[in-house]
Amino acid sequence: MASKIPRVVFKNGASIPMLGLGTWNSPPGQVAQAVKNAIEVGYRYIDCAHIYENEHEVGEGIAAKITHGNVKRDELFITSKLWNTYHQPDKVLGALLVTLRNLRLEYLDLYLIHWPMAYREGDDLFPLRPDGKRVHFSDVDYIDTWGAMERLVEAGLVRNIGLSNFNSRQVQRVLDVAIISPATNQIECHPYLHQAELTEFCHGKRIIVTAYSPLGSPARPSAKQTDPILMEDPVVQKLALKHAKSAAQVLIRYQIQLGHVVIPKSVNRGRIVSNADVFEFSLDADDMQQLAGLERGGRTCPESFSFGHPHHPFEGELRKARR
Ligand SMILES: NC(=O)C1=CN([C@@H]2O[C@H](COP(=O)(O)OP(=O)(O)OC[C@H]3O[C@@H](n4cnc5c(N)ncnc54)[C@H](OP(=O)(O)O)[C@@H]3O)[C@@H](O)[C@H]2O)C=CC1
Ligand SMILES: O=C1CO[C@H](CO)[C@@H](O)[C@@H]1O
Repeated sequence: MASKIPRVVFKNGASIPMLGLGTWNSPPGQVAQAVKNAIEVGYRYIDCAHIYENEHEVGEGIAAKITHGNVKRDELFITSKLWNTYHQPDKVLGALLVTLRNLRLEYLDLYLIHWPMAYREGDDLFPLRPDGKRVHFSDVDYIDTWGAMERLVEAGLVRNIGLSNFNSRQVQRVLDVAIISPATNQIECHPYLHQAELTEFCHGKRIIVTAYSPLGSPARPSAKQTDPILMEDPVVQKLALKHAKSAAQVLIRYQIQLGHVVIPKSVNRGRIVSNADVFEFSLDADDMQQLAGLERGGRTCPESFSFGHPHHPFEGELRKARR
């Protein structure tokens, strides 16, 4: 079945579907089926990561759909992310090979550096200090990691490479040394956290913004603990009523109209279907403005285990907001 999901073009001419399926917190026993459901209804982009510890099952879902002839490998767009304990340049290839084995793939369409901070290398994905609150840092610079990512493209193991959770200064440092420019910066993005300056910066450099937690990640508290649930916000609810759509559809459509790629997560078939049914209505200029007015610095993914790390991308901003 052909997919109705439009694609956007990276600076290098490759393209990515504007909507993909998130898989963080998609539990074992459910995620393979979620991936199969998503592919059946036209999703082609699946967003994965080693740290989600479910790539093995995601791979099962992908393999089943390819084997049954529902989709061809080259119609899919599979993204994964290099975890923080594998930033040392000589660890990057090994980390990718584990991901490829788990996903049962020969190549990835996109591989991202998940965070700019490196953690102490080893088998423990969160190597905690004795206080149990913060991780052991490693002093690898993400610039050196980027060089190793470029070599994966040269080796034909990944088609595109990019960043995730990098601030604009960090993106610029990568651009300053890059032979291959980052295709995307995957960042938290929704009406409570627009990241307006960072998205403008990325667009200026022809780096596509991928919006994660576009529904405000309702199952988790925000970093400030005091933000309301985005999908229950009266403005979002009013616009849902106006367009006879769900709150989730309004929020997903909003990211698309901002020109972002968007990756809502669900393991529920009905929601997987409805979250992709966002290409036959539009928000008008007034709707867009109302959603833009909801900004409140409502970050849900602060990676607070690594506060104090010299490469933490937004610790300063969070501390200022808490004062
Ligand atoms: N690069 C990074 O650092 C990060 C990347 N990500 C990526 O982005 C993806 C999405 O972000 P995530 O934080 O998961 O949060 P989302 O904003 O996508 O919200 C997901 C939650 O919303 C629920 N949900 C989904 N659709 C609907 C709907 N139509 N109505 C009501 N509830 C709904 C889901 O439950 P249910 O499954 O039961 O439907 C789940 O609890 C992640 O899964 C991951 O792939 C996320 C965080 C960080
Ligand atoms: O994508 C993400 C979700 O899980 C991770 C760790 O638990 C986060 O660090 C990350 O940003």
